[in-house]
Amino acid sequence: MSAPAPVAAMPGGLLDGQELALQARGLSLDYGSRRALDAVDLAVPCRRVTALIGPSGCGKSSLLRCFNRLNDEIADCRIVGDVRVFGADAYAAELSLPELRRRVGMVFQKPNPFPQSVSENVAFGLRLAGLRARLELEDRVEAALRAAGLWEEVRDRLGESALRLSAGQQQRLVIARALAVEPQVLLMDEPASMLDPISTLRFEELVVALRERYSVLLVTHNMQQAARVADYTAYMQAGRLLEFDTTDRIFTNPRLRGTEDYITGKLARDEE
Ligand SMILES: Nc1ncnc2c1ncn2[C@@H]1O[C@H](COP(=O)(O)OP(=O)(O)OP(=O)(O)O)[C@@H](O)[C@H]1O
Repeated sequence: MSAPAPVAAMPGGLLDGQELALQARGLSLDYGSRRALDAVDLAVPCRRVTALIGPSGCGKSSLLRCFNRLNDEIADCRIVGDVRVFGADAYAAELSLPELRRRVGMVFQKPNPFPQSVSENVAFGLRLAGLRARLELEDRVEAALRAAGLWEEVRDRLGESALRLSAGQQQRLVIARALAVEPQVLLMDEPASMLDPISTLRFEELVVALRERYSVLLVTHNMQQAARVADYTAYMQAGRLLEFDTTDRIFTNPRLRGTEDYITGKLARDEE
């Protein structure tokens, strides 16, 4: 694994005074004998959108999964380093994993609604948390669907199977499901890569709106999307986080040649 030395991966003055939602320090991750993350430093500010970009296989999903410990499910995955969620050690022995995953929600590339009704999908986490009162459930479902920009489209279809919604609607439904349990952070792993252009636009508008209340870490291969929605952008290559800056700076005046080559398409990258 060879890559240039990181610059501003853990920004000095850049995030001064900002509360951090997520933080990784010296984070390395191995799958068996394969190193996927190498001494990664990253700070994700509160109530902002941070994009994570970089060539296929550079470790973006692996890094994302450290923050809600989804990598715990992978048998030969080993992690070293410090991972913090709002300042608390995400790997502390006393930490409640269900509570961590409630606070740090995740949206995947492929919309994954459950084969249940629209409203049952959104109510799922609330029921799991013990909420039984029908009126409160209905209110919370409506609020989450409104926050995800889906209410007007599904208010008459709440009892219908979620699998009958369009892909774009399903992705917003999954976001509503994540929002219903009132998370603080949303991890999004290429969430729009399977959507048509209009659904993608709606999705991007939603992400910008979500920034008012949530901290978002968004993996994307779509450079225009990163430029449109992200306040900050982090560039990864070969398991290392090499550059972090405002999105404006990354796209107009990156410090590293590798970052520039990637965003201008000189370095091979997966297109949507
Ligand atoms: N469960 C796993 N077991 C073994 N190796 C894995 C596993 N998941 C990922 N890897 C490897 O770890 C490295 C980083 O993969 P990761 O999926 O994090 O990259 P990525 O940047 O998200 O890629 P992409 O943009 O293609 O989704 C790759 O070499 C990949 O093959």
